[in-house]
Amino acid sequence: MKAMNEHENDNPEAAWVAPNRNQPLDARVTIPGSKSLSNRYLILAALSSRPVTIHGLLRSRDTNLMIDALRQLGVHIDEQSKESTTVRIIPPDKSLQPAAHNLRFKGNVTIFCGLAGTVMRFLPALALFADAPVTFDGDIQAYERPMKPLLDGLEQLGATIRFTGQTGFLPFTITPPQHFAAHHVDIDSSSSSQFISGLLLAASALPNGIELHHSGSSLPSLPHINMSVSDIEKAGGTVMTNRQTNTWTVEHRDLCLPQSLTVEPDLSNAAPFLGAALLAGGTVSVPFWPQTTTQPGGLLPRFLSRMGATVDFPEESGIRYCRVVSHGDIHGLGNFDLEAAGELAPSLAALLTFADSKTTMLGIAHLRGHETNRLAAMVAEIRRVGADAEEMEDGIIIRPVDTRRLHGAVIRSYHDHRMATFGAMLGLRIGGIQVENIETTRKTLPDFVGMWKNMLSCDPTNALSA
Ligand SMILES: O=C(O)C1=C[C@@H](OP(=O)(O)O)[C@@H](O)[C@H](O)C1
Ligand SMILES: C=C(OP(=O)(O)O)C(=O)O
Repeated sequence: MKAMNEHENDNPEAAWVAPNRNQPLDARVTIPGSKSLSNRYLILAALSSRPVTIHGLLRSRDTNLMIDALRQLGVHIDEQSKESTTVRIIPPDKSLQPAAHNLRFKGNVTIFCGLAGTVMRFLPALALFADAPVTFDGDIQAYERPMKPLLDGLEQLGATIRFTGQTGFLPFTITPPQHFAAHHVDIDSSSSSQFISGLLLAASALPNGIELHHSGSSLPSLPHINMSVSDIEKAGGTVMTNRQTNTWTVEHRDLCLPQSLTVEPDLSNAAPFLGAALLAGGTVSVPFWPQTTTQPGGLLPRFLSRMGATVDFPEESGIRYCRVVSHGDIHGLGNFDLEAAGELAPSLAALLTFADSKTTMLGIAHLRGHETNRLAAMVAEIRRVGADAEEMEDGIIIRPVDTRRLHGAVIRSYHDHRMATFGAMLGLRIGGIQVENIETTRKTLPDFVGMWKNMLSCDPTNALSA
């Protein structure tokens, strides 16, 4: 069994010294492609009936794991190099398979998911169309991430699941169904939207499609489910959403993504950089900011302006920027419902640690099942620097403290890319911050340290003219 954290290094001596900043920024930061869009396009390309070229693909641990996994399942992927952001996906030719079986992927393989939610929750449904059982494994820390609702859904479709560790968690083996049992599936997706996305993304290939019902009391990250729906439709699929009954109906279709498509920048990964303008003061701009987006990071400009920043979207040479300007004042957000965009929580928490009033972040209980228990992690690390936070059932409270109480510390990153960037953000305002295992940022950013350094170098050629 392969279970390891290949980028992890817990040696505190190797902690990264986070740069402190006492003069305003004036920087332009190009953000690599969206993790969520990249991994959805890869899945949908693998299910398409002709080759697809993806431009601007994120190349980071999570997307490389997806590429490796698809190759194991028999998908051909052409790339110039391991870093290349343009890749061509040649799906298996399903016309060579017996139509009745709808088999297209190679089984008898072990897929390694790392700590990537989009890999461990999107790929299992492809095992329905494999010619033999498929085993899923991941980092030891991934063994704690919820999986059961997705696997319940696959069982309802006729698959058999055998757990080799703890029931309901990685690692497990999926044996594809002899025939597809039903098209009504009922799951509780309140611990992650990715269970619904994972089933929807594969559902067009099911002979009868799917009628997927969510029976839980809450549903996090709705924009990510809408992103899945929109991307399936981009590939020619048909999804009917009924929010009243929490039901998604997907019809059987041969999917076909456009032959060429480009991934938007990762707007959630823009948060530490745009947030830096509020921490250090000054201006930070991110190019290629989309006019409309399905990414929950599209909410970020609104959140930053509620905190007191000035945000606009200037265009230069046909490129649209998100520009954030701040004098360094940060306002608290009071009762702040973040259910739709929980992945922004660590970056927003880093900013709100310095706010002038209290924030109660709500609707984020499911963050306990993210890369780490993020509620506990955020509270522990905010307290570690002398600030004040408290964990609640459904979120966290961050209260203002006298800034003279804040002090340096080694921030723990818990193998969580967003806790590592959270630490870097604290370091801009508090002297003496170090971040343990900064390399964990490679989960979704290939070179966070280099990007952070460049932003702080404030090279005027970097700056967007006002
Ligand atoms: O579908 C996706 O691409 C994602 C969905 C969300 O998961 P949860 O619903 O588990 O929060 C989000 O936090 C994650 O970063 C990416
Ligand atoms: C929750 C996250 O990731 P994952 O896709 O692994 O769930 C995240 O990136 O904040």
